Amino acid sequence: MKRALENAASTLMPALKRQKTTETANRVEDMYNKIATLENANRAREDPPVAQLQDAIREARREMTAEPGRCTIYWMRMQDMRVEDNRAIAAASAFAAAHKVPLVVLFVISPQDYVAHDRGGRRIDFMLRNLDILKVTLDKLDIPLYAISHSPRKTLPSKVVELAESWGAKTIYANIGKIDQTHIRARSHSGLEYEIDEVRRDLQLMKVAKSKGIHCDLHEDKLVVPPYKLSTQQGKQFSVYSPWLRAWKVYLDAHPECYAEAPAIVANAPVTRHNEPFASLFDATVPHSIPGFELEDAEKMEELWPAGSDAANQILQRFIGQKHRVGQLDVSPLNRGGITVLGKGAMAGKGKNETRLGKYHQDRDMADRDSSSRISPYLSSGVISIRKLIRETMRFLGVKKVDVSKDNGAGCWVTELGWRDFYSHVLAAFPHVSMGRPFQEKYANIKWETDQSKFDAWRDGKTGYPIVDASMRQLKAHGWMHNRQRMIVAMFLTKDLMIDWRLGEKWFMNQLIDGDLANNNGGWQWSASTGVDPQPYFRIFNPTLQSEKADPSGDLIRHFVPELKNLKGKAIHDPSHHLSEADFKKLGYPKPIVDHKEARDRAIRRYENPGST
Ligand SMILES: Cc1cc2nc3c(=O)[nH]c(=O)nc-3n(C[C@H](O)[C@H](O)[C@H](O)COP(=O)(O)OP(=O)(O)OC[C@H]3O[C@@H](n4cnc5c(N)ncnc54)[C@H](O)[C@@H]3O)c2cc1C
Repeated sequence: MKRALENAASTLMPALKRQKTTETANRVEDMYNKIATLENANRAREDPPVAQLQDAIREARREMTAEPGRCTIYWMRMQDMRVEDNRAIAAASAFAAAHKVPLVVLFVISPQDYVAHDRGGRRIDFMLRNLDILKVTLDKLDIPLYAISHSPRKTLPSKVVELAESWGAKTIYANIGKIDQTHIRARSHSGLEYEIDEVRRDLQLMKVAKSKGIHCDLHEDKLVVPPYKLSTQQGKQFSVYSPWLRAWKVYLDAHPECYAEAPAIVANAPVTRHNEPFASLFDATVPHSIPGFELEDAEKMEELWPAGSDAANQILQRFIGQKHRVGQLDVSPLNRGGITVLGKGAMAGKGKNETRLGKYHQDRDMADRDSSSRISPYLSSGVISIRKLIRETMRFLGVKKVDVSKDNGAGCWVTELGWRDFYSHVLAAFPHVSMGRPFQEKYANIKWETDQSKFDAWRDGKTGYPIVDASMRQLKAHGWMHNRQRMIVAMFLTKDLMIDWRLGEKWFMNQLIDGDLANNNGGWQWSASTGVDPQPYFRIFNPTLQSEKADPSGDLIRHFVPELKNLKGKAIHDPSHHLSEADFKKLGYPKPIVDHKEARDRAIRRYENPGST
């Protein structure tokens, strides 16, 4: 634990002990357990596990023998939950068909992983709902989807290999899991620490499989451009977005295969249903919930975020072809009644500049309407392919090369999709950021506040800043919020309340239906000014001004903060300063828990001199 813990805990722990608030103490302790020591972080940085995995995959492909065995396995993970345009399942299916053996789809539910990665019920429920649909889709192709639950997480590779052996498989295909080097420290009885992470787990899978004569073929599928393909002129990994984006564009122009569609999969022979050991796999069911991840609002979530690739494709087509609507705050992106101005399949046409995609460059920061695609839950779970989104923008624009110009809606949207690649590249090249450490080590020493009641006010949407409160309440109600809202609340927690960004990152992960380690970490470190290409620490959002820009109609606030539903004009953004004391009191709404100007000065002081108060 040594230095990192000493640095951070020196400020937080004593205060927490005094407060004796076990909830916070647990949360904080859990968070600090995930902060790697500087030594470990440096070690990972010098020899990044993702690069090791890429080498291992290349070597395994060179050694690959075409021994078919009795079946081929595709191990589906929680971020590639689709059949169409999925590289690993396409490769597995082609191999199985060429060797006339059945394809078996395996899904391992790993509750310990979900706990380790702070997953909440929403993301897990969405995963199970998608699994249900996939089971039916695959069943129609006589392909069994076998979902099992397994723990402990560290024996997962052996379990998968054991299953492969029992089914007589000689090949396992998978898409590389999360690019995630999270260090989970656990203390064994002997007091030793051990570390587990998912990239190293894939390396372990390849090793165990090889020792049993089973070939593992892992594919890059999550991103448009895989990590380590882009570098600066000095041969270094990028840490600034704009030059990275230029390099991304050059690479895409030269490598159109990056966004090419993966081939469709082939059905198994119908006899697969009758032959053991496969026949019984068809009977295995998908659980409805996982202990510890039950959802109270499961029905609402199902209504808001319908599962499956069909839903994802419809959401995409509406974004491409329909106008934005106000009053779309508590409804599914598939809510009826949208005005279609561009029919499906249309490439160009009159309505093109009127659709949500066509106007994205102008409207994208408006949080009071459906200005963005709301595709993130589907992308994070891999229910839709990122390559498809790129292809659709090209079709929309009628161009042959990927457009990344910010002066048109589709090009601008591609630059946002680019952030998703960028943050994953960062995670691969600078593993320490997913090990609980700031990208900029100089900020490891920042002094954070420890007031539990302030964190709770933020979490529960009771800060007295309407845009923050509306957003945090929306997060609780929908498991999602608009990008601008995420930036506002993250900046508020870290700069106005001066509370450790890692606590916010953890809470988001727990609540979000689109929780994605790379994007979440990137977003939090950007907001806290500790990350790559961050918001400079002295540029601190004024929550009231941000509110006026992001929610000009005030609809967002009125919807999620009913105490303010009768307010109009500027008062909706800052009621305590616009109403008389008596009128304000009648609202039953809290006064601002912090003075923005004072908080801003404190933040600048502490960032200027990390460690000072
Ligand atoms: C503090 C913070 C935490 C975040 N946590 C997550 C998270 O856990 N999961 C997640 O998917 N996104 C996260 N984001 C990024 C972004 O807010 C969401 O991707 C976006 O709001 C999703 O809405 P949308 O699909 O309508 O986006 P659109 O604007 O339609 O964009 C399309 C897609 O591009 C990608 N994208 C857009 N903006 C960003 C961005 N700034 N960074 C990375 N990718 C982006 C997403 O995959 C998104 O679905 C976070 C941002 C911040 C500031």
